[in-house]
Amino acid sequence: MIPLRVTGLTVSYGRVAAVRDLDLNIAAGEALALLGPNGAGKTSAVEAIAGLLPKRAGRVELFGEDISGLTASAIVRKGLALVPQWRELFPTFSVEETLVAATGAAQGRSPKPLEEIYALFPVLEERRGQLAGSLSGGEQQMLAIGRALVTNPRLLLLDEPSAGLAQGITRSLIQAIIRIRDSGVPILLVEQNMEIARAIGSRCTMLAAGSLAWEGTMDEAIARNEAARVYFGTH
Ligand SMILES: Nc1ncnc2c1ncn2[C@@H]1O[C@H](COP(=O)(O)OP(=O)(O)OP(=O)(O)O)[C@@H](O)[C@H]1O
Repeated sequence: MIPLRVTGLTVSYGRVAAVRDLDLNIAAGEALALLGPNGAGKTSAVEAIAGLLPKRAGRVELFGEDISGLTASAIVRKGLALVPQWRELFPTFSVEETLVAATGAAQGRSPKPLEEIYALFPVLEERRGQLAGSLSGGEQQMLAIGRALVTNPRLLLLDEPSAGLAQGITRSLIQAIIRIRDSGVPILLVEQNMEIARAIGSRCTMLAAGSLAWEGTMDEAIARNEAARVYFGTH
């Protein structure tokens, strides 16, 4: 059964269409990169898939089940977790409180033991008593991913995990995301950086002005310099 199948997804803010008639699929064990310039509609697409934004049209199937009409919390319980672009942590919760609070969102699915999260991100264990708001940007991103993993997702959506992070921390984040992928959790990764997208994903879907502009393998996208054409209209 295919982990994610999105067909005809359309998202609008009033009369402005942010995503138009988007189709995408993620196969078992795969990471798919969702690329495109600022304002292309990437965040709107993943938030609509996760049930955080209403869909004007379209269908989302998670492992063959239609989840299009479900609320965001029901979608989490079905096993789809989103790590939002700006992490959205509670600054006054400690690391451990943040993770424990997320175990409640899993309802009905057995939450992942915190030891597994700490094994993936040892720095979170070292800082388990520290307030989320006092962590570095990279640590906050790890905590946001850890919080999603606690719900024991069958599919993970990551919205620009590298945004605003220094190179060194980004490298360890990429390694952790690859480990998550290799543990069998398929990933939809929103990313601006082609090299990060290639390190994690084998295929990509490029959006421009809300519509599908190109899809293919990451290697092909880089070899053909598709990003230049899609992002800047050049070649
Ligand atoms: N709350 C909102 N109200 C109105 N328009 C919005 C809202 N959020 C986004 N948009 C518009 O929808 C379009 C898509 O935005 P979106 O944030 O989904 O793009 P993106 O590809 O994720 O961009 P970025 O890489 O900058 O995050 C843009 O034209 C944006 O201005």
